[in-house]
Amino acid sequence: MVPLIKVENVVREYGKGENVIQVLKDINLSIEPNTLVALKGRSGSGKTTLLNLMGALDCPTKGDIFFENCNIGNFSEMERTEFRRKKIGFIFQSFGLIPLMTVEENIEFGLRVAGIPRDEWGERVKEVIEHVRLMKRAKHHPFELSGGEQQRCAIARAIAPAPSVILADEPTAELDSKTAFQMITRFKQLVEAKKTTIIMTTHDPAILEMIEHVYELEDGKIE
Ligand SMILES: Nc1ncnc2c1ncn2[C@@H]1O[C@H](COP(=O)(O)OP(=O)(O)OP(=O)(O)O)[C@@H](O)[C@H]1O
Repeated sequence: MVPLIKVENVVREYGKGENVIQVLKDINLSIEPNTLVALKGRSGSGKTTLLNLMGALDCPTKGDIFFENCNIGNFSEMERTEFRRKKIGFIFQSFGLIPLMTVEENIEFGLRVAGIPRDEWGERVKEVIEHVRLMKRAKHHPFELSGGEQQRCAIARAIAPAPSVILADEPTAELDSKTAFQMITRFKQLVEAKKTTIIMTTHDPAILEMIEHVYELEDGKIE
């Protein structure tokens, strides 16, 4: 089977000259379609950096990243933007919700960006809001929500367009253990139904227990 994402000999350095730090030293990773993958590693080990590279938000210093056998390093800036819009759903640590939009409008915005036809928005918004249990918060703005509710809204926005890949940076960090368990169960249902591939970072041992494919980043390499 062709891997969905293949990371080959990837190095990512920051800084210049004497101040160079090599965050990722030689990363090789192959991710099959419709899997739930976790990246673990201590703070600063490069998990977010690797997610950003796989989502074409950043470029490697050396090495290549292939998406369905296509080298994303060869994309123009416009192609990279199009790739992110159409193929990737992001759940950022900072949530990235739009403050002036309600929960519903934030999810609709995600659908618009992904190019989903307007006549599908209503049903999709309703479905994901129910899945993340934000029915009573649909008309509320992010500042009126708790951290966990904002995180659930960010999850709903990412899954609504059913992208090929969801890249999720600590998607359960703000959630209590019961809600976190429900979110991961939902992620597993999505991948088992062959709807998406989810690559997430987490520190939480209880969450890691639930995930079949776990990779550890240590000293810039995958253990
Ligand atoms: N734009 C940047 N410029 C310089 N250094 C950076 C930049 N982005 C990240 N780094 C450094 O790269 C290292 C890895 O950061 P990264 O955010 O990928 O770690 P992480 O494993 O996701 O950490 P955490 O679990 O704390 O979120 C850190 O030492 C960080 O300071």
